Amino acid sequence: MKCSNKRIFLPDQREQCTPAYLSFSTLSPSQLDTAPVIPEDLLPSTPLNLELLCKKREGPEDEDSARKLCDAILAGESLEDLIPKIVSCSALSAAVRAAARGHVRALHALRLAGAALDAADTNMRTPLMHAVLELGDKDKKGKEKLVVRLLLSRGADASSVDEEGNAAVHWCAAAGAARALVQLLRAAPHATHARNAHADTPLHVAARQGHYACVVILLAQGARNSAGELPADVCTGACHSAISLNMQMTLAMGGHVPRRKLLCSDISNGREAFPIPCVNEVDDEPAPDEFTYVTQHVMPHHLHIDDTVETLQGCECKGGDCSAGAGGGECACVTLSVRRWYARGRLRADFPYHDPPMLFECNHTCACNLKKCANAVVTRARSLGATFVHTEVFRAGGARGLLLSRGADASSVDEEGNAAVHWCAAAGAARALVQLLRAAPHAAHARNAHADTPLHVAARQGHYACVVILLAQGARTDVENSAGELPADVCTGACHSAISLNMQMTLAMGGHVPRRRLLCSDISNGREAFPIPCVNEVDDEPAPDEFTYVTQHVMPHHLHIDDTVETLQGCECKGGDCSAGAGSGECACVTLSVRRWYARGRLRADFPYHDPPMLFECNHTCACNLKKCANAVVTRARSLGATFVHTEVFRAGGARGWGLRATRRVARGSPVAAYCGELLPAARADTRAADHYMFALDVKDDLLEQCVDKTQLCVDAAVYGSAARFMNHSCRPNVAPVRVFTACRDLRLPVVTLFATKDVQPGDELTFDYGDKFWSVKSKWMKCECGAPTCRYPVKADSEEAET
Ligand SMILES: C[S@@+](CC[C@H](N)C(=O)[O-])C[C@H]1O[C@@H](n2cnc3c(N)ncnc32)[C@H](O)[C@@H]1O
Repeated sequence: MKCSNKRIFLPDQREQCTPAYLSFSTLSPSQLDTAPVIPEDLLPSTPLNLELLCKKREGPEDEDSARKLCDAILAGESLEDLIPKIVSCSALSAAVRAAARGHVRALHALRLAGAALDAADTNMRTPLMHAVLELGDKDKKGKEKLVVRLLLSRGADASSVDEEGNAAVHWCAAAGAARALVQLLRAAPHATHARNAHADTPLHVAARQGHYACVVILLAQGARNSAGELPADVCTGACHSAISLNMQMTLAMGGHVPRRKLLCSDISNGREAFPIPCVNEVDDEPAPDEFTYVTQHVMPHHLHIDDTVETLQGCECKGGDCSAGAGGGECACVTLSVRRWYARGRLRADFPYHDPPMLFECNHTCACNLKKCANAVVTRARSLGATFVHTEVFRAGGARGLLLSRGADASSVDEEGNAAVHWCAAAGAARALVQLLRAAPHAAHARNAHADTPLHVAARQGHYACVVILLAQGARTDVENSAGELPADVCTGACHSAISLNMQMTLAMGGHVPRRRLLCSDISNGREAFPIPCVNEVDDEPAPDEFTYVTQHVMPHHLHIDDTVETLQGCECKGGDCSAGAGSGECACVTLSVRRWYARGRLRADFPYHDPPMLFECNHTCACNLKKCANAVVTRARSLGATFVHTEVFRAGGARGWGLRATRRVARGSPVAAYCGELLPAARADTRAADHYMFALDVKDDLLEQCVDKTQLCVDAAVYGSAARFMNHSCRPNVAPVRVFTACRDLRLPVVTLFATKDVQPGDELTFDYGDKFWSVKSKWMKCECGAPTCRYPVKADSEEAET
């Protein structure tokens, strides 16, 4: 990708200085979503409210009016000329017409004008269906394809059905429009299983029409093949072979579908500190819902439980931590447990798990300090609920191999580099192979001393069942061994057909492999309190490893940063929590921030994210109690690292590369992450070859004047960086960067803190707006792929004409 030397910009401190560089929109994201503004370049005269005009339609509709309207918008006709065409045409028929004709820009204009792109015509067909209907064999028509993409990115409902119960995927399958089918299935994966009035699935339709590419795409997406007349019954030739092989693969895997389905994000219903997701990678069983989750016993009938102070027998280790062992004069509770069984918050190595003693922990009647007491391990853990570690409920399926269930390492290798899966593949032990791969999915890609994968081995030995199991597990067909042989080169017959078909399927999907692969369990390398997994559900790209994860800036060269006590100007709220607002006699730090912007550890609802003020938090020189200070939100969050919520790095696909998404809910106003990297003088940053991760900390001239050193600074997260470096741009973002000053008040060096601007749900990508300044330069080389309905740069600046 070609890039300029323009940087990502922070928002402007407009109250105190004249805007120059900064171009973060002064429109709030919600304004961007609702205002039906027609782009200037689409209309020659003053902005026109097409929505209102479309509503004014009166009298019978002229057959050609929709087409005329589209053509007129495209031709840039004047407002006076457009009005008569608009009033004689409904927005729906114009949208349908534009969709069928592949008029991308007309559709875009209608969408911005407020036309409902999901409205159906008299046959209950939506513009999306019309666009798909126009797609011919082999998906040749470029404009219609663009229309499908535009409609999907603007939120068109891919699962709407017409009067015959056909969804857009049925029409794609009928037309053999393979690429559009991939797009539709990405937008609505469940449409794979949609059934029309004849109970036909898209797989039936594609198979009947003999559209092989569509068949393999639907199979790869998990299309079912066991309803009434089977898809295999309605076809012959290549389609039939593909469907039959898929049936055999499903059988060989014992019905095991390795796709991970998240059935429920927290089976504890919010009762545990660590939510417990429920996933099923095995079958179609829904989440268990026949019980009520509790974190303490419920008593259906009265029971006399003795919880008197006398029975509790609290110890007398006044203010202590009860770390002394059992014996005279030592903690009474530890003595009750016979000896001290805990060390560093865990059971000691010699604890007799086979015949465990009863443990008596210190309790609320003890004289010790329960926060630090060494004999209150479960007592403290109980404050989290009933589950003290991160867990998930999963579908275990049938009985497991004894060894595997006892934790045997399925990925260990012998002296020739063969793992247990290689030996299974060699012996043709299909069932054991399934168990091994469940325990260690990555073993499917293991390579021995000859660079043979288990697929090479199984194929060479002609073990067909093992071959299909390995293929179903995502074993790669394009990996050469040290003799330069692909798995397909070392076999013949059924194994060869299975491997070749799989290669074709991968090609037909454009390399798109929808299986979730965990590439790394913590990309932060243990540096964050919440580990950050890296997953790829899109392609074969390995985890990014070209950078070193840091949670604070690194300085390649010495920089003069002013962190003197004088500049830090601590407040004088002795022992207090600084919760008073700004004003005389109130917390000096809050006053510096103009007003109190935090409430309950988050930014207040009225915080101006589109034009954020600088926030001055209390710091280590303040007189307040930093543990409870209401003005030390980021300061405290920073003790976790640079990422303050649960996230994962994922493959966003397309030009967006990697992205960062939340794996737990994040409330609006919460600090999400700090942008860390190499701290550079701006002049030096400009000389760096790549600018993908460059964040300009630009300070306005009048503020710069107040700094001891007047060098503007930049953060480059390319070589050293925190998770925020993975945040992509969106024109409809859910986080926004704010300058926060914590332990340093050099105005050039805020903590660039990304706050949630709306409630973020698990799975939502975390994105911020890079700003018009960034895109005004970048859009010459790339278009924005954020997919927001109000995307400001959906096409490259210099290719816009070509698109129409
Ligand atoms: C700070 S990085 C974001 C992380 C990056 N995607 C990665 O793979 O590491 C910024 C770069 O990501 C890409 N990018 C981010 N948002 C994008 C968008 N909405 N459309 C296209 N490319 C985007 C651009 O190449 C941009 O220069």
